[in-house]
Amino acid sequence: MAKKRIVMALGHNALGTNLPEQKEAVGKTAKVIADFIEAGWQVAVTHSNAPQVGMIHTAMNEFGKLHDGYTSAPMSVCSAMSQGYIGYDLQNGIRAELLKRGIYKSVATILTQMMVNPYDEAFYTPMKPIGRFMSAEDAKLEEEKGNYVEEVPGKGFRRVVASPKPVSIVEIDIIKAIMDADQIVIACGGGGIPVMEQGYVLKGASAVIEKDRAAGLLAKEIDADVLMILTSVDHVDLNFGKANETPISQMNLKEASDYIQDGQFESSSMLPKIEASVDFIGHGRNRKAIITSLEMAKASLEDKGGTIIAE
Ligand SMILES: Nc1ncnc2c1ncn2[C@@H]1O[C@H](COP(=O)(O)OP(=O)(O)O)[C@@H](O)[C@H]1O
Ligand SMILES: NC(=O)OP(=O)(O)O
Repeated sequence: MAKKRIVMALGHNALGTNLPEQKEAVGKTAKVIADFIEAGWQVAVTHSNAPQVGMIHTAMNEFGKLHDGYTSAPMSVCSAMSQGYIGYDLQNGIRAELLKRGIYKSVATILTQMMVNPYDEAFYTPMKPIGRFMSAEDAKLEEEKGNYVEEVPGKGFRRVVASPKPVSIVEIDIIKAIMDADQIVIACGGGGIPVMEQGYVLKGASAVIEKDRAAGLLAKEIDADVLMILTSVDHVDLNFGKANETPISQMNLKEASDYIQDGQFESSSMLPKIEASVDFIGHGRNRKAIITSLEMAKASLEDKGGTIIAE
């Protein structure tokens, strides 16, 4: 019998936002991922990168100007660096956890490019927050560099960049080959490196793709049974942040789209998770999406926590 497949999409809670946090978080996250592999799942891992890609872009571009011979790097190159920086820790963390359990499997990070539509409306309105939270003064300096910033109520200011929808995964065949060989792949990190086709050449776009949308596309492409989005909350709520907030344990496709219409989900955080889940599930495929925390990951598979979205 074919093994069941799962895409595990790691948010900031499972990953941290800088290197020391990442080292600590990856230790815990690798244990949960290894539990799934030990239980017989074929696992593809994907992850966030917004704080990291913002940090790398600032570092590359400030130092590029400060020192002779150092050059700056465009956002697409910084996305590639973030995949390497995060994938390196994750693949070693998962490898070590598997070895401790006597499981001999390879874990590989695939630098993944994601085709985007050059005419995507998202290029006209930068909306994806990246990097650190800034003071009003730092935000002004950022704008003087030609970057866009947005105020996040109660938290400060953050850079925002364009976030086009992912259209197709350039390296999908190698990702599928690793899954078919029953090994572990880390792919489409940070939503994938956004690229546009120019003849035989792929040209990087100055954008950051929403990792939840990339995770949904990856899950569809590898024909996963489950898309598990691991985030900072145990479940999705109705009336989030209001006095009548209520956890949603299960929702079907109709309920999910009604709640989307009602504006129940914040556009920069929960909405892409729900839309990616709905798109992945489709009709007549017996798939499910789970939105939960790392801590509830295993329980949610047994319907004992998290929010489960199914047809
Ligand atoms: N309806 C909702 N139910 C639960 N959380 C919500 C809802 N709407 C918005 N959120 C927010 O979404 C956040 C998780 O998304 P995000 O910060 O993008 O995390 P990640 O890095 O894991 O992708 C939660 O911490 C919560 O603040
Ligand atoms: N690329 C991306 O969506 O990253 P975050 O999850 O960190 O926002």
